Amino acid sequence: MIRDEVNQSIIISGESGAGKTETAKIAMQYLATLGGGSGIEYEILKTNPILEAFGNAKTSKNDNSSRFGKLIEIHFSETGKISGAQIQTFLLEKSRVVQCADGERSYHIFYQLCVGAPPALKEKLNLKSTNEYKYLGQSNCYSISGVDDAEQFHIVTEALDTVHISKEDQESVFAMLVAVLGLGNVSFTVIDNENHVEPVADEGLMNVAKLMGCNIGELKLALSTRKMRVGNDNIVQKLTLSQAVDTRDALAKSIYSCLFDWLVEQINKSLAVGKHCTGRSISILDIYGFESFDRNSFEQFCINYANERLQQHFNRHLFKLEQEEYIQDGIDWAKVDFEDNQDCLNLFEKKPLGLLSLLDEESTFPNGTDLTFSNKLKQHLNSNSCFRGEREKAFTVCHYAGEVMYDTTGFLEKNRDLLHLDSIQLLSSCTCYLPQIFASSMLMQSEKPVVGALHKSGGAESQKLSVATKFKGQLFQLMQRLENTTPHFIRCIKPNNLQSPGIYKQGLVLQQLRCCGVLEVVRISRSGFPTRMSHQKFARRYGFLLLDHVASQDPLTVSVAILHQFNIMPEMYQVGYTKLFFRTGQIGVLEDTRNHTLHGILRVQSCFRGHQARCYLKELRRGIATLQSFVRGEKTRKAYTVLLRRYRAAVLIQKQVKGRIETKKFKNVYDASVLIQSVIRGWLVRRCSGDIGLLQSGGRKGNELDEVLVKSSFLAELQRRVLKAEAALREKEEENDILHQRLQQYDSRWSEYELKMKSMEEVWQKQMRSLQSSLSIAKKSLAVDDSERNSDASVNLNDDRDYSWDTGSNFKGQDSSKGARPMSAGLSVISQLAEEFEQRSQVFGDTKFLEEVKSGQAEASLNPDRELRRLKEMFEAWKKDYGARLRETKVILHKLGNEEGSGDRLRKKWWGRRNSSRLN
Ligand SMILES: Nc1ncnc2c1ncn2[C@@H]1O[C@H](COP(=O)(O)OP(=O)(O)OP(=O)(O)O)[C@@H](O)[C@H]1O
Repeated sequence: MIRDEVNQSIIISGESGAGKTETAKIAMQYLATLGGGSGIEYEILKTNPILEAFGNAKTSKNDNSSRFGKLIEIHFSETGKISGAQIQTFLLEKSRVVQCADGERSYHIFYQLCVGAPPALKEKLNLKSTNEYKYLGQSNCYSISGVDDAEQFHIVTEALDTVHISKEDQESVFAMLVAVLGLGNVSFTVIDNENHVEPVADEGLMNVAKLMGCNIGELKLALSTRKMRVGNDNIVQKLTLSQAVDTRDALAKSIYSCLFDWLVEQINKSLAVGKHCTGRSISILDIYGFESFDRNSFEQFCINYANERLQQHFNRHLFKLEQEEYIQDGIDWAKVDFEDNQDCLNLFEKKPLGLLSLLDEESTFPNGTDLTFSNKLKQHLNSNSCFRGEREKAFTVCHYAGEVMYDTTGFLEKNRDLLHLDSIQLLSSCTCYLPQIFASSMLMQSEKPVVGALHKSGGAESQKLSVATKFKGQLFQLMQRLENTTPHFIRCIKPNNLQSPGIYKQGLVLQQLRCCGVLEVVRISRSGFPTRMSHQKFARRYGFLLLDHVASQDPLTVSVAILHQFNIMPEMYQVGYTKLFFRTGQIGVLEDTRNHTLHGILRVQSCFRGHQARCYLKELRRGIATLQSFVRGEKTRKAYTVLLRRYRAAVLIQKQVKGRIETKKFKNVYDASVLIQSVIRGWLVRRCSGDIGLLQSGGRKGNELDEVLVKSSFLAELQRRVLKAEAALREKEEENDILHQRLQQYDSRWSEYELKMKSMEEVWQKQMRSLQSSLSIAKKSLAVDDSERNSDASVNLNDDRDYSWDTGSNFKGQDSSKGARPMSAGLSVISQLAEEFEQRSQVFGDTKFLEEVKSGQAEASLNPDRELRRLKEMFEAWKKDYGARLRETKVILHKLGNEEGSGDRLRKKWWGRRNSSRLN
């Protein structure tokens, strides 16, 4: 399908019991395995138990015989995956619901429900055992050896769940099944002498009405009367027993048939998912196989007609079209003869004198009977080589698979398949939804345009297509669908008629092989060219396998080059005008090589892509890891910050709490201690005072000798302590006196020291003043001398040596004493300086007292360090000032010295000696 881009079909055929259904299931499983994956394949496979339960029954030829045809169309996506499915069913054998031959069974589901339904469901539906239902009991066969109906029921309910049929719907389905069985148990009583009947209103009938949700009166009327329209009047006709039984059975059959169709519809809804995505599908056709029983009825007539149609399809594709193609393409071939069933098919389908046309025609006649029908057949078809009239109501048809004799009894009734309008109205009046759905679908069918003959009866019957016409139409549709696909035929061959393994009946097998044309197929496969492919397609498909380059790109040249390269023998293929034709198996070699090569290419591609993908993955992983580390780092940091804050907060809180606890504890202990102390002290004081009071009271308590003794010792102790305290007090007082004395001493010394300082300061002040006055006198005298010297400069330079350095002004102008006066003034200044120096040396050198205070030997209310600092500062200031004055005096004396010669040198020596020894 994927390769050729053409939808495919698998047509499975063979006799009843040959294995068609099993083969179809195997094919479905195979496709599900190939194209599964979405889960829908599981649902598709689960449709098999449902359809088998409702559409299969035990026949004399097959314990699990399909009583309907089935075409399952599996839809695939572009990639070859199953995307959905659709099931079409053909002609369910509904007569089996009300009637089955000895040793056969009705549909499996009835038995499965009766045996396998859970007790609650049984009770709810008022379900009885199989042998209590007339429809099931008539063939006297209730079970199949090796089959567990209860287990099968379980499988079916599971499958119903899988295809999404709800539990409520399932219960409604089971209710309809019980209603069908219940209808079979409805009996009638004759109510008048014209043999008119009415249903017995027993428990069974009431249960049917309850299960269908209809009024019991209406049910009784629908089963025993028929409304008819005669002219303009509506009349109600009472039914005879046989008519009532037919009406009852028709209702039961219709309900079952509609139920089957409804189930298929529900399954299709469930499988429809995604099927319209693509147009690709593979259809599997499993239609009832060719049947030939001892007594063959209308069902076998339809089934064998369907098989004739399929055989024609088979012949057409494998022989007709094949050989036509050989001719068209102009190849050499040997013609193969085959058994064409076209004549038999014509016997069925020809108009107006074919089996189906005559059947429909006879069915439309109100007076037509099975006998008139068979006579008509014999009258019109006796000349047909495929037809042979038999005695009474029978006739024989020469099918491709063999001759089959049909008994026309019931043909017309079954072909008409009429359901009285009253019954449809009854169904539509039901409260349960399933009967309502059935009624509307029946009405819809009868409203469809009628093709072919119609049966009209009394005007009140529903008009609908005959069963044969409908079936024929369905088969045509089916063939059309199959024509658009590439067919694949599976021929099932039955090894024996005993349904037993290990028995191989050669004659039976050979007959089947002959009948279904397998021998001709083998012959044509050997002599013909079953595989063919257009030149273009062949070149496109296998061209890439060519090792050498072909100059021409023409498809035929490429195709021939391929054939040569692979050494395909000339007798194994034929080159047609448009196609290449191959004998069996030849294309397989090419296909294998192609698959091998493609596989290798895919492997290389997968390795390369794998490598690429791995590289990409690694890169992605690295990126992800980096991103993750960033994100995690960020998160961790944030978390850490929060934790740290919390931790700090916790520590703070702990600190506070612990602090408070400890403070509280301490306070408690402290308070307790104070309390204890106060209590003890109070107690001691009280006791002490009590003792003293006791002692004072004297003889009042003298009789307690011990107590007195204790108290007297206590008193003695107290006295001793008092004495001790007094001695200590005396000691302290003496000490105090000494300290007082020392303090006085220090005070006196301090006042002495202060006096000294004061006097020293006064002296110093005085000296300063005298020094300043003498200094100003000296300056003045010097100024007078200078002016005199300046005025006499032109006369006598020696006069310049005159100094006014003394304090007295009486020296001015006395020439005789000019040299002696400055000298005496200078000597007086020097002596003053020397005196000042002596005094100051005493003052600044006497720091003994302060040192004593500092070392603690003496006490005084002063800071020795501060006093010493102050003394030093004073010394420094004096030293500076004294130095300046000395330098000044020195300069003056130097001037004087220059005038006086050697006498001055003596003074200078003295000066220098005095300065160098003292000022340091
Ligand atoms: N491949 C198989 N392997 C083993 N047993 C098989 C196989 N095919 C069929 N059978 C047996 O044959 C029986 C009948 O097979 P199946 O129901 O498929 O026949 P059929 O051709 O569909 O018959 P009908 O036309 O009546 O439906 C099965 O129940 C099974 O026991």
